[in-house]
Amino acid sequence: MVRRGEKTLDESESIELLTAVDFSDADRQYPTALTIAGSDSGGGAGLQADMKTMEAHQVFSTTVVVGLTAQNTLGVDAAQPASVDMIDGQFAAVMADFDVRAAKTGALFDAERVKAVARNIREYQIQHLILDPVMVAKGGAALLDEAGVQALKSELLPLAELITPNIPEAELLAGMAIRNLEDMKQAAVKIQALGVQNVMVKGGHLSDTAVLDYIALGDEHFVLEGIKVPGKRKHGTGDTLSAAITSQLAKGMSLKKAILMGHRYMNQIIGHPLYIGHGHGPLNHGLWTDPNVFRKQLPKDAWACQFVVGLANVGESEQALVDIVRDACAAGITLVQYREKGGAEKTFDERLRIGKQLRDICWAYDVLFFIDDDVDLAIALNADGVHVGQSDSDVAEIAQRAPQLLIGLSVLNLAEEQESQKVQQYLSYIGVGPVFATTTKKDAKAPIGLKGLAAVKQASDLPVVAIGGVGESNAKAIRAAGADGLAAISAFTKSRNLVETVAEFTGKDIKENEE
Ligand SMILES: Cc1ncc(COP(=O)(O)OP(=O)(O)O)c(N)n1
Ligand SMILES: Cc1nc(C(=O)O)sc1CCOP(=O)(O)O
Ligand SMILES: [Mg+2]
Repeated sequence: MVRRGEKTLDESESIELLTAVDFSDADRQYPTALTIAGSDSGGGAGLQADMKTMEAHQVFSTTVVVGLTAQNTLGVDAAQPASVDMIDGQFAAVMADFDVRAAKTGALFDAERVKAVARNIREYQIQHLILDPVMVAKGGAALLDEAGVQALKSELLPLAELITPNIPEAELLAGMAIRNLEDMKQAAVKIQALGVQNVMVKGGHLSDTAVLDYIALGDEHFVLEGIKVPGKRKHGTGDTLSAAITSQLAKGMSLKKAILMGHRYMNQIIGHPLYIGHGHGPLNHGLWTDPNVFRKQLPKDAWACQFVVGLANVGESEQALVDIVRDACAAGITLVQYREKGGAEKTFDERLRIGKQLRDICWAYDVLFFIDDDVDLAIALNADGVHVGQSDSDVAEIAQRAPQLLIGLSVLNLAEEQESQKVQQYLSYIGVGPVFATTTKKDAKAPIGLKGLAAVKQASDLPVVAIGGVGESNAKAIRAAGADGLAAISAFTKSRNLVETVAEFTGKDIKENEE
């Protein structure tokens, strides 16, 4: 018997209701990843760190346990590998039942197990494999013997999409000493020559100040700078970073974006460790779901220049939509909001297909990607955020359902601003408008003018994004009224020169925008 409100459902009705639920999107919304690693009884590293990280990313984690360690934050007391039969059995069981979208390796113990893992990866044709070449534990215990390193180089490395060695591991793989960034670059190139296209050399062991990671994605090389946190509460950082990248790949993200997101995740959680254990303490993997922490990490100009757009704004031409979003991203906008309003009806699958294209363009340019109103679509697309109006989905419910989404909320006046304070902890910005008259949004309210905008800005602690009739001619005045960002449709769709439009919106000169 299932109770819903006043009505009591009998068994057959509830079964009928439940079987009518379409679970076909479940894999897309909560994809599965696999960690092939050793167990850390202390819970801070190994497959336990991988699982916690994956779950913090809303990715379902499965495991192939390659061996056990008796371990805590003070060190490894004992280690024992799993039998090859059990490794094969775990692969068979997982691969028979789950749609594994991405996998990662951790401690693999010895050459026999490295070869068994490589054989299974080939057999099950696992596509997105992140190889974290774990060789030594934080306390100094060896987690891969010498023959294992050789097997890893010859058997496993060529199957990987990305390898993520720390400095000692990179030195061993590249056969050279690494003292600085230039050495990291050389080591990355040498490791590429071993047969893996993409290498991330993690520089945490090198410097006392900034942490620089050197990334070589084929011919594209770049450096990521992370924060250096003093103290010992960093057990499992390598596992966690590679698990975060694996999670993003499982969600369909490009490798470059997955690395950027993984780096961002690490930088967030490393500064907020758990004070548990007496040695190398564990990270706080679940912290990712705190929207406040996420919000603080965004670039300062995240809201500066928002292009709101959908097919209806570009004559229902998909090609025109893709082209203008790409051109606007290249011109320096900071956020795209995909908004399908006022045009021909589109199905969820159509919006999903179009949204995917726009999302990938945005992410290639490191531009935030939001969805207007449609929380289901934002989740399915793994968008950066969602923008909702006063009569759209409830902000607290969105935050509970999809804590990874940033949220923007429309506000018209001081009364709505006051109401928005109740859910302020979930909000990233408020969209205020219409500031000026607009013909683009048919149901827009009466304009509030610059005075209305300034009043809301004064009352609010959140970034304020002005919308409605925003264009090149009034951008400066809108910024002077206090807006932290400007959003528009027609100013971009009708722009004769997007670079100039963006420069007017941001108030930066064209050179700065292009940087
Ligand atoms: C940045 C920004 N501000 C306001 C809106 C309008 O949202 P809403 O009030 O929900 O109206 P619709 O967009 O749904 O018509 C927005 N989309 N973006
Ligand atoms: C989507 C939207 N929301 C508004 C609001 O006031 O909340 S005004 C608007 C339309 C903005 O189009 P244009 O830049 O062409 O005026
Ligand atoms: Mg809305």
